[in-house]
Amino acid sequence: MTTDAIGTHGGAAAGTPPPGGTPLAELRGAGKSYGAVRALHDVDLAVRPGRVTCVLGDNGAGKSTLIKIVSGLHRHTEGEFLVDGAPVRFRSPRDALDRGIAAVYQDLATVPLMPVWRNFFLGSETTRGPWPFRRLDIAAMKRTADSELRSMGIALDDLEQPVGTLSGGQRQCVAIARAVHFGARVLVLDEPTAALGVKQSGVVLKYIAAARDRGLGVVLVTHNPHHAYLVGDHFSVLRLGTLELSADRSEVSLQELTHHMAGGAELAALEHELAQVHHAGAEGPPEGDPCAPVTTGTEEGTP
Ligand SMILES: Nc1ncnc2c1ncn2[C@@H]1O[C@H](COP(=O)(O)OP(=O)(O)OP(=O)(O)O)[C@@H](O)[C@H]1O
Repeated sequence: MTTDAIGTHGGAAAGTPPPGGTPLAELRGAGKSYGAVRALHDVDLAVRPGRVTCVLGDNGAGKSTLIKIVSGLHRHTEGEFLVDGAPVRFRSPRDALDRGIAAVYQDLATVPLMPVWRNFFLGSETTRGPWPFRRLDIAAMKRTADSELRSMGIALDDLEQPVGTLSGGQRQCVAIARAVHFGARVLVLDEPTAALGVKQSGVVLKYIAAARDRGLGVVLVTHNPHHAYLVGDHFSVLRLGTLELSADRSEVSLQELTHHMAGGAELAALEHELAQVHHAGAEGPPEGDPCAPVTTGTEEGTP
């Protein structure tokens, strides 16, 4: 399967205006400083149900800082963060989860040697029987994990297999299905395709689209404009902590998005400089050129 063949984008059709109403989660002029380092400044972002909001940017652009604010790991130091229209200041990811905001990080919080079904319920195990005879309801957990994974279109041969034996893509999918099952309304995905090949990336993008089609608001953080464009409804490009671009799908082409990601203006300047170097190379080094061959006084015959 190639990513081009996935056809995952089925949310807001190109040309349709963004849906109105109160966003599930929203940043308004938000920012974050770590001591003297201003990692994020004056950022607006709206997460809406049934839409994928992509956050793109180069290394150090502020993507992690943004999703850490949304998922309750860090507190913003400027602007506002609203959930269902009301300002919030989460103290921990637990607070965010309680409001339906779940984050799936690259280093998934799974136990590799535990079976898939056990990982699916990790920290939220189903029990049965009255105290003090309460025990894990293994059969119910297996049944639920199986039906939830299937309803997301994830077919695993054996739920008893250790999660560590799954591919990276499958593990991401299990984590997404898990967040959906436990009531996430907003799914925050940190570079879910970063370590994956084309085929596995396609599988993960398909489940992102499935979560979106279930009505979740998805925040997809990625370096990859091609992946973003396959599923994205809105694109926010960060550059040195500020929003360089915030555009709906109908307002930006893949080519433009790629150009912004690559640092369009900088690339143009570099191209210009390279052209000059090339031109100069043909004519010999210009005066004062640091790359010009070094001549010594001795060679010139001076004492
Ligand atoms: N805990 C921290 N303390 C101080 N500075 C930080 C901290 N976390 C991030 N920064 C700085 O904030 C800026 C934005 O970093 P951030 O990790 O949010 O970027 P990013 O877009 O996620 O980058 P990457 O793709 O490399 O992970 C960087 O200059 C980084 O050095």
